[in-house]
Amino acid sequence: MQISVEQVGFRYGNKSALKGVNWLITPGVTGLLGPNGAGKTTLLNLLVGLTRPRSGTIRFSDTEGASTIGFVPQKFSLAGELRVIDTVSYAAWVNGTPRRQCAEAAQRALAEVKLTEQTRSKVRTLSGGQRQRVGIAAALAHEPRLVILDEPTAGLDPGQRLRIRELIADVGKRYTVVLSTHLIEDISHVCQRVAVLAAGQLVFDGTVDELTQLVDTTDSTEKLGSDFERAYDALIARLGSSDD
Ligand SMILES: Nc1ncnc2c1ncn2[C@@H]1O[C@H](COP(=O)(O)OP(=O)(O)OP(=O)(O)O)[C@@H](O)[C@H]1O
Repeated sequence: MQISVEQVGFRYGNKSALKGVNWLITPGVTGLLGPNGAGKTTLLNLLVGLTRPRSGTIRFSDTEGASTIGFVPQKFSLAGELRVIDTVSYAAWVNGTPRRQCAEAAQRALAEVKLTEQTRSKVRTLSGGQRQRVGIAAALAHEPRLVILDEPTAGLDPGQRLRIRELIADVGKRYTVVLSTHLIEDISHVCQRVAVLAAGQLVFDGTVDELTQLVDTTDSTEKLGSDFERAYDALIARLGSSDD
């Protein structure tokens, strides 16, 4: 599925959060990066349909509406006493899967996130990384065409982060995925494309390599980090603070 964000603007009262954003989201994993307050969550909320743009439009190549979207918010809570399989079956049902097909849909999604052995476990017995997998399975169970992940690796230890990244790369082979993150390594390890938001404007949209090549990082060679990380830092520094 392809999503076309056209001249999208959004305000909270007098505060402008998005200013004429144009963005074409294509299949595979697209990263969304930006400093605090850049407008990432606002843009994701618009993509998911939780809020409407004040100006501009968002067009989906697939017109089946909300059932084509799977969303894993930055923070979500799961009922600890529910079994994993019931949690994901319920999510499938809420997202429009016919009741008789929900258990099978949940089994399939749990296999995709490699939680088959935990299907009968109560959620409260799972690790942080496993809970994150349950959240992703819940977003995949109704077979959406677009998957939106908001900071999916935040708060995980390095090992869990690595496994969630592998999972996202895998999911990106079958779905259109938008991954919002603060972690540069999430982007450089997982994404084919990256978009950078700063102060409500899309200041870059291209491949990870293109961003790395865009910014001359020769002044910052002493700084630790990957070429991509230095290029991103240099781009943001060049733009100045994101605060109005
Ligand atoms: N409910 C709200 N009321 C007023 N202003 C808001 C509200 N939500 C966000 N904002 C403002 O809109 C701008 C964009 O916020 P948003 O949360 O979309 O940014 P973000 O890039 O997701 O930030 P972060 O990385 O810190 O989560 C910020 O200046 C923020 O202060």
